[in-house]
Amino acid sequence: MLGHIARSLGRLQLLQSSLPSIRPVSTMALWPFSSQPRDFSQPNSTWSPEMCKVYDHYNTLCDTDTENKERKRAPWRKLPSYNRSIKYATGGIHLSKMIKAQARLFTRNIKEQGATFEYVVFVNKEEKRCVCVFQAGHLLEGAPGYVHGGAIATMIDTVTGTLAGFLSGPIMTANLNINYRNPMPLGSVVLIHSALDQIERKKQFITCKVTSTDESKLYTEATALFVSISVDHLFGSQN
Ligand SMILES: CCCCCCCCCCCCCC(=O)SCCNC(=O)CCNC(=O)[C@H](O)C(C)(C)COP(=O)(O)OP(=O)(O)OC[C@H]1O[C@@H](n2cnc3c(N)ncnc32)[C@H](O)[C@@H]1OP(=O)(O)O
Repeated sequence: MLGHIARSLGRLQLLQSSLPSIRPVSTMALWPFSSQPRDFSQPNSTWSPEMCKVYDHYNTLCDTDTENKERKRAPWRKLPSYNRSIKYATGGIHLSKMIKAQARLFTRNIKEQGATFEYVVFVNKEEKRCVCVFQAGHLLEGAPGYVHGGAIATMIDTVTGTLAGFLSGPIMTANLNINYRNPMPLGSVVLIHSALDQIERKKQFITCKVTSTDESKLYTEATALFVSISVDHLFGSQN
């Protein structure tokens, strides 16, 4: 097996040296034992110009590394997006190979890019709020030509849950209330704004609004309750 990988890497290096105009392939990227989970919220070729424009806008508001390797502080931060929430934990990439290894996060389980949930979350820790840029793919149809209400609920749960998890650690959704105000055309790019309303003991109350990218149109409004859980709660309930 290792011999086969080494031979493949050798062939690739040979190919690279004979084709100097091609961007070099990083051999480390082919190493099968990655310790860094893949970030699914990177731009890809299925992102529409509108999606790219809003992404660029929030990216300019984010922390950046300057040329002198200093961190330039900014209010916003782009969160990575993994295909299992366990991968956010230290060593999670290894645990994910042991605990229900075939399980995948609902929003990151389709291989075809652009077909379902394309999204990226930017969080503002000081203001305890986040914005998700979401492009709804063609496999998310509900009413003809429009996004399925369950797909919208999934994104609201994901974004409000990401904010609650970012602020308070492990949580589970206890309650989600959604009002659908306007149908969302399939292929739309929308903003999902979430903000912490209040914290009471183990409970985090989050509000959420889904709007057009210029914020002139309201598609959906929601409130969510998340309850902080212990790791025992997660694994204790599995038989
Ligand atoms: C950087 C980080 C990023 C992270 C990225 C992640 C990406 C993915 C994000 C994806 C996100 C997707 C996430 C998902 O999809 S999670 C999957 C969907 N959710 C579930 O399956 C949850 C099932 N339910 C439970 O496990 C428990 O019931 C929970 C954990 C919710 C509460 O447990 P428990 O019952 O043991 O709690 P407690 O007795 O200690 O009570 C505590 C307090 O809570 C109050 N309460 C409880 N229930 C409700 C209710 N329904 N309405 C109103 N209030 C409720 C209760 O009165 C008490 O209040 P108080 O007496 O203190 O006033």
